[in-house]
Amino acid sequence: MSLYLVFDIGNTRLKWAAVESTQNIADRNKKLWAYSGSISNQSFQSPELRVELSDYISKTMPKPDAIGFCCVAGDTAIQNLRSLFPQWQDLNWKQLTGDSPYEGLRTLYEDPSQLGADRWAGVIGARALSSTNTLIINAGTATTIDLLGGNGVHYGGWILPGLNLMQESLSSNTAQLPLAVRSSTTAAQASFGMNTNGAMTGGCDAAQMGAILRAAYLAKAMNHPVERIWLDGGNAKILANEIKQFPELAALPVEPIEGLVLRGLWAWLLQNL
Ligand SMILES: Nc1ncnc2c1ncn2[C@@H]1O[C@H](COP(=O)(O)OP(=O)(O)O)[C@@H](O)[C@H]1O
Ligand SMILES: CC(C)(COP(=O)(O)O)[C@@H](O)C(=O)NCCC(=O)O
Repeated sequence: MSLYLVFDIGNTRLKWAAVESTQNIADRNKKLWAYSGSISNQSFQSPELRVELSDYISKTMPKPDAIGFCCVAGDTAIQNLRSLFPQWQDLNWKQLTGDSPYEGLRTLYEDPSQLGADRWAGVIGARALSSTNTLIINAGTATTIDLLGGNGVHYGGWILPGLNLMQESLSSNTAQLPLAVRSSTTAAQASFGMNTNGAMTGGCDAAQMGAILRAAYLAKAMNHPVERIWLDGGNAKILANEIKQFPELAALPVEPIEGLVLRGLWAWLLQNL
């Protein structure tokens, strides 16, 4: 049995997972990953926490047989990550980029090398799960929405500021707006805000919902009506709750999924062993 380790280096968090070669790529089981975790990029700046992370991963996990990663956070982030595992430098660390070929898939992006590696990995992850018309939504630092046809064609997508970025930009560029607070009890909002906090969180949520709804309409107009929506990323649960409030979206098959990008890396790694 072999072990594969994959890393997704995002703009806010580093996520990783390891899978065994006996595992099924199409398995939706939440306990799919043999090992998995995440750390914020901020914590990753701390030398102590970096050592802790390196110890944790290398001591809890046997040496992997292959390592795959994608990064949208700059080359220094890659170097920092690799430097944590000097004992694994003999392995070929395979980097997935926006123009990495994947059998059965192609993108219509004008210049695939400019396509975010995490977006492409998400598309690959979606393909590994089903061959239907799919919207892939990654609600992270940015919210990205991509259309993958059941025919294996990626029809491009959209990039919006993520929920936090939207809210931060309001407070940092205005005199009167605070940073909106979303508590764990903040309910999804199907109504207009009645105070500043509610108006800000509701407005940003509505902007995200509007984009998803617009994407679903556009896909239909392009003759690729959406049969499934995967929602990944740190804000996936918030968006999933919001979607339930919008009848037009609630009718669509929306499924939050953890680690779609990691799954895509895994699928790509399997094609490139
Ligand atoms: N434990 C967490 N650490 C950092 N961000 C989190 C966490 N939980 C939820 N979030 C939210 O998720 C967003 C980051 O999501 P993530 O998918 O990790 O992004 P990225 O892939 O861009 O690094 C943040 O903007 C934040 O709003
Ligand atoms: C859009 C993104 C910033 C999203 O990054 P994330 O929120 O996952 O950290 C990233 O996919 C990226 O830098 N893309 C390159 C441009 C493009 O996809 O066209």
